[in-house]
Amino acid sequence: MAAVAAAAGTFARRMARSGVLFPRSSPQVWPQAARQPPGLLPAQRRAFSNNKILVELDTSSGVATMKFKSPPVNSLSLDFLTEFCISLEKLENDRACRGLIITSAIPRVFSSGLDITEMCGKSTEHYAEFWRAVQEMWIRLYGSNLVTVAAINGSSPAGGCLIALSCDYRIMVENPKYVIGLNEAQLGIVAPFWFKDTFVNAVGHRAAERSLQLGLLHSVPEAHRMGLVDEVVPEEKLQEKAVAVMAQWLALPDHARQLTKSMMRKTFRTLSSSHPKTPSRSHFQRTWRC
Ligand SMILES: CCCCCCCCC/C=C/C(=O)SCCNC(=O)CCNC(=O)[C@H](O)C(C)(C)COP(=O)(O)OP(=O)(O)OC[C@H]1O[C@@H](n2cnc3c(N)ncnc32)[C@H](O)[C@@H]1OP(=O)(O)O
Repeated sequence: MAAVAAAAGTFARRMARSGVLFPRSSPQVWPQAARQPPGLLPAQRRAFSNNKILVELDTSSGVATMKFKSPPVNSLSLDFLTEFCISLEKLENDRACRGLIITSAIPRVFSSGLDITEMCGKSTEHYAEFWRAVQEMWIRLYGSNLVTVAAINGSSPAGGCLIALSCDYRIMVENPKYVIGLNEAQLGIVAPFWFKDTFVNAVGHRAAERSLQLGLLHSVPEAHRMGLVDEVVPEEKLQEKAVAVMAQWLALPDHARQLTKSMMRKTFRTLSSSHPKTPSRSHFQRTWRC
């Protein structure tokens, strides 16, 4: 057992030296924090909040819940993305936290994707900063050592879908009005290749190609059939299901699960280290006609 742990540690150090992109502040392997028998101590909660996001950490279970609360539609503005990355980093640096459930406090919308107003009539520097923030959000979430569960309680187009896709597991509320997908082609734009890769990783090449070319927003049953979401539940069962799924994933030793996740996502992180270029000002202007 000790030999396995030592080998895992060596591997983790090699990974760190390999230059593979991973959030720098995240420890490679986390200790088994917050694993006490349930019921011995009263649940302890810590919370922090900003204008866009509310985070509650239950230190007895090690599970944090992050709620998007940016009306009207949780669009991913520069401020939102910055707050998201800060909140995630805080949780990753907190030894009491092992898992993260991401959900929305706004009725009917999980996230409407990138904030369109950030991509219109701004300076080149702003576009560069915004684009870096989008990439940073994806790199941090996709490469997170935490178990991440998306509890999708509303529509989730484009960048909203990317957030869900970057998690380890997706549970969506059954509602005929909710849709999810990468609809960029319908908007006359192209999903960046790292959006595409994350999508392919979840649903496979053929389903992703068709969905991306047509810019489809899928109904919940369709998203479930194609594997874009892993489970569908009634609204009132969402939290209970997310907690149950989290418990199942947290039952595994952290180091084995984390290294497996790292192995599965390594190609993508390596790709991301090529740092996709910031679209030019004229590209944004052409795209959004502003
Ligand atoms: C290669 C390089 C190329 C350069 C470009 C590179 C980018 C490539 C990748 C792009 C990724 C993206 O995420 S692009 C963003 C894609 N997002 C979308 O297409 C989402 C569009 N929105 C929707 O479908 C809907 O709003 C939805 C989220 C389902 C909620 O519907 P509702 O009926 O509840 O609400 P609505 O009435 O529609 O919207 C309420 C208000 O929110 C605003 N709103 C809605 N979505 C918004 C958004 N994304 N950003 C800002 N504001 C938004 C509306 O304008 C309304 O404003 P008021 O009228 O003032 O009240």
